[in-house]
Amino acid sequence: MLLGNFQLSEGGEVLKRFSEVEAVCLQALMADPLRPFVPQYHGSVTKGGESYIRLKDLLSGLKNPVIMDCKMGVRTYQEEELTKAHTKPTLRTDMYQKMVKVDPTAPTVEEHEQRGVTKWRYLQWRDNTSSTATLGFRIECIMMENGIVQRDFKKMLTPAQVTEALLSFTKSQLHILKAYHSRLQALDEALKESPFFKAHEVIGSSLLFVHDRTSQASIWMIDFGKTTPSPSSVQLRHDVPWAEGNREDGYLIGLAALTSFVGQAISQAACRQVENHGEEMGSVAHTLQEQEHTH
Ligand SMILES: O=P(O)(O)O[C@H]1[C@H](O)[C@@H](OP(=O)(O)O)[C@H](OP(=O)(O)O)[C@@H](OP(=O)(O)O)[C@H]1O
Ligand SMILES: Nc1ncnc2c1ncn2[C@@H]1O[C@H](COP(=O)(O)OP(=O)(O)O)[C@@H](O)[C@H]1O
Repeated sequence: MLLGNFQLSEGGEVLKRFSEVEAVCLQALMADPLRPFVPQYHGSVTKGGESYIRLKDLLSGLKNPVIMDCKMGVRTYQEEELTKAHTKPTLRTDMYQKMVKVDPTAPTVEEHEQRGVTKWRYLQWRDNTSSTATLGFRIECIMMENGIVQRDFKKMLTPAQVTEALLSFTKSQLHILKAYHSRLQALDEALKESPFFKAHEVIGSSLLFVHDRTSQASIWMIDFGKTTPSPSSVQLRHDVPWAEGNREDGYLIGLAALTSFVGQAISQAACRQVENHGEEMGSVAHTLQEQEHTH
């Protein structure tokens, strides 16, 4: 599921279009307790006149990988985007069109007239109409083992919908769900120890869930294009709501919610297993009874 900014490369690497912000983050992360949760970074390279970041291909060696991209945090726009919208607004026709496609009634009368919205307005609308603003994360897309990518999670808001998506993504396989749960808990521990996390506002970054049919399952932190050092005067907590100026990203709100939904998916998958087992036992008993009857 490599998108526009990516190119496949040799030797188990992918190339992502270069961003100075992301490269600086990756460099710092290679020497941070979060390193085991980040694809290995091999510096940058120029190819055909374009610069790229070299990253370990997280799918290499996997058999028919299944992937889920969860965008973390209670907002996906930087505070600068909000300032820009107030001081020198640029109208985006493409974002207006994306908005209308999902909900023709979403733009205001003025926005309809202008046929444009600011980037901040679009991103904030996306956050409010998905689970981002309330749960602190949203499912961006899922790719199943047949390579088909689902992106119809734009209006997914409730915990029940998320848990159902997790069950469908893992096909209710308990060992996969349990592996994801442990990895999320380990990530939480590493974040507590991380000097990088303490000092950065993490916006628009994703957790990439990956498993395959050999039962390998892992979760990786990706996409640091909007992750920036927080001002020295601000001590970020990551677990409190955002208010203009406080710079909080709500990353830990999302992580706690996601961990709890994976936990709920585990309970539901276990119940379904018991029910199925019960039904199987029932049908075996029924067959035995019938056989006895005919003899
Ligand atoms: O997902 P949809 O609703 O299509 O909206 C996209 C995502 O929010 C992108 O964030 P991400 O790359 O984290 O997925 C964002 O890129 P930025 O990273 O530039 O904010 C795009 O802004 P533009 O690139 O300005 O179009 C915006 O159009
Ligand atoms: N190191 C990687 N190995 C394999 N696939 C990756 C890797 N990094 C990203 N991807 C894939 O590319 C998608 C987009 O990655 P991301 O870093 O969010 O790019 P963008 O900033 O262009 O949105 C992810 O959802 C994932 O499927």
